[in-house]
Amino acid sequence: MDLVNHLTDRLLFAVPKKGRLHQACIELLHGSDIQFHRHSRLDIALVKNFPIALVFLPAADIPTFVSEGRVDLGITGRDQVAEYEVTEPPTESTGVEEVLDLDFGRCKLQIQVPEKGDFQDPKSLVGKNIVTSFTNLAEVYFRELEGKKAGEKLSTHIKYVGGSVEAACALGVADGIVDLVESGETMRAAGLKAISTVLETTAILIRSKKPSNPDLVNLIATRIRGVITAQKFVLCTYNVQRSNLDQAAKITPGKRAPTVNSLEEDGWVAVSAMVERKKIANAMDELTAIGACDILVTKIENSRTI
Ligand SMILES: Nc1ncnc2c1ncn2[C@@H]1O[C@H](COP(=O)(O)OP(=O)(O)OP(=O)(O)O)[C@@H](O)[C@H]1O
Ligand SMILES: O=P(O)(O)OC[C@H]1O[C@H](OP(=O)(O)OP(=O)(O)O)[C@H](O)[C@@H]1O
Repeated sequence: MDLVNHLTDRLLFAVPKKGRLHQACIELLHGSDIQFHRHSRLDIALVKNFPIALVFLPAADIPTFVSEGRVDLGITGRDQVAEYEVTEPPTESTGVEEVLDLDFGRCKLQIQVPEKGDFQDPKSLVGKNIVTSFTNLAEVYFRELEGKKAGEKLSTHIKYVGGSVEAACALGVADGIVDLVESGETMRAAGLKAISTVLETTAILIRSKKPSNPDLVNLIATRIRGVITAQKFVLCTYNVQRSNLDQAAKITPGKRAPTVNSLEEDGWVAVSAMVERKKIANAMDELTAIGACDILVTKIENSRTI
């Protein structure tokens, strides 16, 4: 099939082709019922049920394609957008717009040094060798630390590597590194510790300034938002005495307000409300403490909420 000729009139949607964000993106597309089949080794896949083509690109390259309007929509890390924008600030016609925080790919870009070394705070790294995949953000960070103006030469040496950044200190290439930390396992295994945070990041849905089909962009964003909200919330239902309803409503206020139905039994009501997944265990404890019973928690498959 001549894929390139099938791209005209299709909205282009960039997805990380590998790495930490790839699998979560594939699950998000499936959850949003964006149907596609990716032939092995091809970095383009046509979507069957929408005039969309998915393009699988390195997460670091996605801001470039979206900003220049070559691709309409994309998913990448906020860190990648920040790194790109240091050298390519938005103009009237270029730049990326954040549509949605996707709530996965959460990690921190941190300054790291050998656990038992001479460098204990970021200032001690001024004039030393720093290795990172985020050279622009590292430069901004050390420029501020050195008190240098834009254009002035830095005394800190910042070098680029594309991966396995954590090995740079042990290999004698770096005194410190700037790298992503999620669980901290990689950092600890490499005998490093974090001494400062450059930025915190999550995966985001981004769009170009003038997408080819804005209505379709909005529809896709709505679908993805529905899946993300469904993952973030659970539905909690329970019975409680009407006299305790005010307290119960404070524990489970819902997105707008809890749904309350009267029960056949006098003085009792049935309540249902969306609750953030991370807060549900505490909410159940608190509901039990005020005498709520038959507390049930259900997974939400999909949603449309505002
Ligand atoms: N440990 C992590 N936990 C959560 N998110 C991460 C983690 N590492 C990276 N990310 C996010 O994923 C993005 C892509 O990073 P990753 O290292 O997976 O990309 P890659 O270099 O394309 O892949 P690979 O490392 O497999 O070559 C990062 O910019 C960041 O937003
Ligand atoms: O704090 P942790 O949970 O250990 O995660 C952090 C690691 O994850 C990323 O690398 P990745 O494993 O994706 O490979 P890479 O080093 O080749 O980029 C990042 O660059 C760190 O090395």
